[in-house]
Amino acid sequence: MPHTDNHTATKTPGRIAIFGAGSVGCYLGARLLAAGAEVRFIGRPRLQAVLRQHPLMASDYQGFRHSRQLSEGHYVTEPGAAADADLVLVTVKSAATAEAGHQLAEVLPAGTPVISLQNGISNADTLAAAMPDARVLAGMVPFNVLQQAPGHFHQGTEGHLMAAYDPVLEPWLGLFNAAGLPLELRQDMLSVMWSKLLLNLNNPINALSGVPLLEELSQRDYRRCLALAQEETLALLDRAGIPVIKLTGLPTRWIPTLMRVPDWLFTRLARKMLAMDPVARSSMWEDLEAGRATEVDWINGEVVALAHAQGRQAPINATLTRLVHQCETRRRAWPAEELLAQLKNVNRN
Ligand SMILES: NC(=O)C1=CN([C@@H]2O[C@H](COP(=O)(O)OP(=O)(O)OC[C@H]3O[C@@H](n4cnc5c(N)ncnc54)[C@H](OP(=O)(O)O)[C@@H]3O)[C@@H](O)[C@H]2O)C=CC1
Ligand SMILES: CC(C)(CO)C(=O)C(=O)O
Repeated sequence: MPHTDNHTATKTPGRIAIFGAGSVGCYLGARLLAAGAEVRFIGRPRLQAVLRQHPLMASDYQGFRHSRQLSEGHYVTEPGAAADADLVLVTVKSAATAEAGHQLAEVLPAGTPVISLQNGISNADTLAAAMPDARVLAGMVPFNVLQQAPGHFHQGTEGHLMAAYDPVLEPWLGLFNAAGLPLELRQDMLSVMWSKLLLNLNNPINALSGVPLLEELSQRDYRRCLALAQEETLALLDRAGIPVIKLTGLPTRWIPTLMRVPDWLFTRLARKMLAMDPVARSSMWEDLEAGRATEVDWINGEVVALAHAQGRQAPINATLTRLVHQCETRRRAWPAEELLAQLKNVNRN
């Protein structure tokens, strides 16, 4: 059933600050605004200028659409604007987390709940280290968000938000629900984050491929690359005693097997997974495209670190990390066959 734009305004438990309002932050904030929340966006002058000229629009693959012109003061660039927030959602990229934490530590009253809605494993810990007086909670965004047009943020795939269980979040759940962003509180965030990371292992492959997610996942050799990276990670998680949870239509452990099947079978078995916008790309591709440092060290790099902690190697993930770093300095696209050959070669050494 498509979400519509006629949510009745919900009684809001307080003010929300979105810290690092880019794709994910603007999308979440726009939906919360649509549900009647008091939201302040803290981000960069570039997007502030865009949102002065264009309305902030959120849409999703189920037909939700909401648009509103932000008033002056809604989207600001000063970290101090978070000072009176009752809840902070951090949505900066991983390389910016430590700085965001230090900026928030300067302005937030002790005990303010802060949710890290970022990919990777360590961002909540990095924030907590920078602001020991705040109540920092790990969170997870499963779906893809793309800025389709200036000020227009689109959710292209399915899934719901998760965050670490803390009673302080309970009063907010009704609002998130009304916003069409159900927030599930979990006791097993380490498993949630690693399960999301297993899906994010596709980010470097998508970024290296240079093509949209749908086109990339439709090619068996790219999927074989993903299967290699996921299998390497699953074996390390098993040794570390970290269980994985199901985040897609398929149990997480079955995904590498599904990735290896021929294209004709994959399009049948993975119909739900492939029900995405043909233009959707990974956030890592967007970083390469924009000439920014990527989050590869916080994704594949975490797998390499997990292996080292066990006195082992993670050659597939180490190679993907290296190739993405190479692309950060000298951009090139990797055809599926060539990328697979490169990863198989690594495995033999
Ligand atoms: N995009 C997606 O589909 C998904 C992304 N994620 C994860 O969510 C997180 C956010 O991703 P995404 O929204 O794509 O990233 P974006 O780069 O679009 O947004 C982050 C924004 O924060 C800004 N920023 C960084 N530091 C500060 C600061 N100190 N003060 C104010 N603004 C700051 C950045 O500006 P600048 O770049 O100029 O520094 C940027 O505009 C990442 O961890 C990503 O992996 C998770 C699921 C899906
Ligand atoms: C939604 C998903 C998995 C899409 O690749 C993502 O997390 C990202 O782009 O960073």
